[in-house]
Amino acid sequence: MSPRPTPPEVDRVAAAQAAVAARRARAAVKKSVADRSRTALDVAETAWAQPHTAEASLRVTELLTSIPTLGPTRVARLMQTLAISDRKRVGGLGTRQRVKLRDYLVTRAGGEPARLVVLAGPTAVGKGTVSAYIRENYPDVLLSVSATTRKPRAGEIDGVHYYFVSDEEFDRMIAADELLEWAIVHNSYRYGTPRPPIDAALGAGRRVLLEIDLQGARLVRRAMPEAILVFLLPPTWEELVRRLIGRGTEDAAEQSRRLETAKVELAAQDEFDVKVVNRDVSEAAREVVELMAVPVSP
Ligand SMILES: Nc1nc2c(ncn2[C@@H]2O[C@H](COP(=O)(O)OP(=O)(O)O)[C@@H](O)[C@H]2O)c(=O)[nH]1
Ligand SMILES: Nc1ncnc2c1ncn2[C@@H]1O[C@H](COP(=O)(O)OP(=O)(O)O)[C@@H](O)[C@H]1O
Repeated sequence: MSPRPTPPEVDRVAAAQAAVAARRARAAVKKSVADRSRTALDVAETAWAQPHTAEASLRVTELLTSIPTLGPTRVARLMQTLAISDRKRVGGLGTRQRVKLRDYLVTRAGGEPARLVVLAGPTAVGKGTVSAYIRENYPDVLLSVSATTRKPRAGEIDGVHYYFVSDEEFDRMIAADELLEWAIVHNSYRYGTPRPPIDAALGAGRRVLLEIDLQGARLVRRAMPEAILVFLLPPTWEELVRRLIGRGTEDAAEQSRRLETAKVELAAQDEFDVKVVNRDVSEAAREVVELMAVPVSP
């Protein structure tokens, strides 16, 4: 017969059993928080894709309280952090609120919110200018350097503004699956986003900005649905024309061709998550970088 455990041993066994039970309970809560957050994310995505559904008319507070551990007090605090008023319904959220809520739910679901922002917009709206401002003033943001088959312009540096490559090298990059996306732009040259630096930066938790054309933005959306797509708008059409002519890099025929393309591009603005008007360069840059802010965790 084995000796009966003495009282201190009984205590130790009970304590160990309690610790195991507590660990299991915590794991179960964590899993259920992750599962319910994933469900809440699906509901929100449905609401944003289909505005006339029951999902769209759900209040944000109801959506959030469906997640275990989020009681009324934490939800109230969270709503303040997300800058969403209490009565808002999921379908009625503005784009920035959607981005914030989506980031929050992705994080709670155990995922990594993408810190990848795609900046697109019509020719001469100021994409290059805003990107350059971000490169200079927010050095922790990785500005992706595209590969292109076009020739460098005066002042452009290989590896800084673009990787200037031959047609053969571009073919090789496509075949080796080294490009996240690529497109023929303005019916002439090929442009593509090298994938390895982006994967490395995102893996290290860095924020990444892509300045690419509309076709590229659509391809990134397909490859990385969690990316945030930003459409840069001119204050007015007349100002866009002024900027294109003022830049003076295209002749008159090319300018009118680009303005025709710009009309088509402007018509696609509603496909984007967020629209930013480029009135003032530093202000537009700040708005873009703010979309990359690390998500809240109340
Ligand atoms: N899809 C795609 N488009 C790109 C990429 N890099 C640049 N672009 C776009 O190519 C277009 C032409 O760029 P560029 O030759 O610098 O001339 P720009 O039109 O005067 O800015 C711009 O609309 C860029 O946004 C890329 O990697 N992929
Ligand atoms: N906020 C702004 N206000 C006034 N001019 C601007 C602004 N942003 C850009 N520009 C000017 O507009 C022209 C086109 O900008 P650019 O960055 O080359 O456009 P994109 O890269 O979209 O083709 C440039 O001459 C640039 O200096």
